[in-house]
Amino acid sequence: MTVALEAQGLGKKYGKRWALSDCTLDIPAGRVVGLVGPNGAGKTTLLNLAVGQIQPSAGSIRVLGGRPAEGPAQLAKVGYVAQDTPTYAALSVADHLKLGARLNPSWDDALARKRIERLRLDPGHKAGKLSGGQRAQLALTLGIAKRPELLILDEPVAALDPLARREFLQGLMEAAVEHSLGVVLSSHLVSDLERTCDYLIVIVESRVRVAGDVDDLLASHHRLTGPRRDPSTLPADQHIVSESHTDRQSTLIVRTDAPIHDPAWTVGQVGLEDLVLAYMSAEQARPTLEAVR
Ligand SMILES: Nc1ncnc2c1ncn2[C@@H]1O[C@H](COP(=O)(O)OP(=O)(O)OP(=O)(O)O)[C@@H](O)[C@H]1O
Repeated sequence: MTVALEAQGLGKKYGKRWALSDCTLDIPAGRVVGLVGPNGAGKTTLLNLAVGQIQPSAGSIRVLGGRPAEGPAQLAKVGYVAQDTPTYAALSVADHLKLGARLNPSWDDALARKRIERLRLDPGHKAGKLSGGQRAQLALTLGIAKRPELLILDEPVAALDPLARREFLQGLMEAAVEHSLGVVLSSHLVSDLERTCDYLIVIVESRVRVAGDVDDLLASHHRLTGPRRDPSTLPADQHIVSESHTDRQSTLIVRTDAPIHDPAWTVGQVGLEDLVLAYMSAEQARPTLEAVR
């Protein structure tokens, strides 16, 4: 696997508190990668470290083979659409494009103008007067027109209505395909990630709980429902991700590549949302599954 982002024992401390601690993960290159986890898992901290906005307190991080923000070449390779898709309220749409052109050596002005036109954004309009969806689209345009190798987006669509979200994600997907852009997209909206991403990472308390191709993850996870059962009696190749029991019934989400033959179980598919929730709620004490590489 070619790696876009590689973190080893990465940590960031504010005062006495670790915002991210001992985080080790690989994010594959050239993919659209979804990053999901509960509030406070450390996602924003990880992404801010990846673009060099903050410096690690421990461990190391490399992005596209280089140290974050180390010199103009590295800065040009990585685009960032930060949380709340920040823009400059007093600057017009056209001013943003001019700024983009000035700051980015590989700036694709034709691409930026085409996108702005297609989105029907008035170049003279001040960013502060745009709607949330329009502002997000402007921020995405700046990120794409920079022509980075990797575009990192931190919850860019959280505040948008479903239609604006779909349009935003469509634009992102088109750019990913057209420009062979690697994408890392952090979001709580798993249904959006399901539509957009081909690789998923679930991170809880700075640790990767599971990572892998979305299709592989969906194929290897199953919901087992049947008479109440002690989970320790399951075959060794069935890793239990989550379990719930009533007096009479057990429901398990298990991961296995082998077929499940036990006639006591009704075997069902697991959607991405269920899979993410299962890993997010799994107890730390349970042996976690190794990241799929
Ligand atoms: N500048 C800061 N100063 C102090 N603590 C911080 C700072 N930034 C983040 N933290 C703390 O670090 C932890 C991780 O925060 P972070 O924003 O990285 O999580 P997150 O996974 O992005 O959460 P969310 O999904 O809510 O955006 C949280 O407990 C947060 O309060």
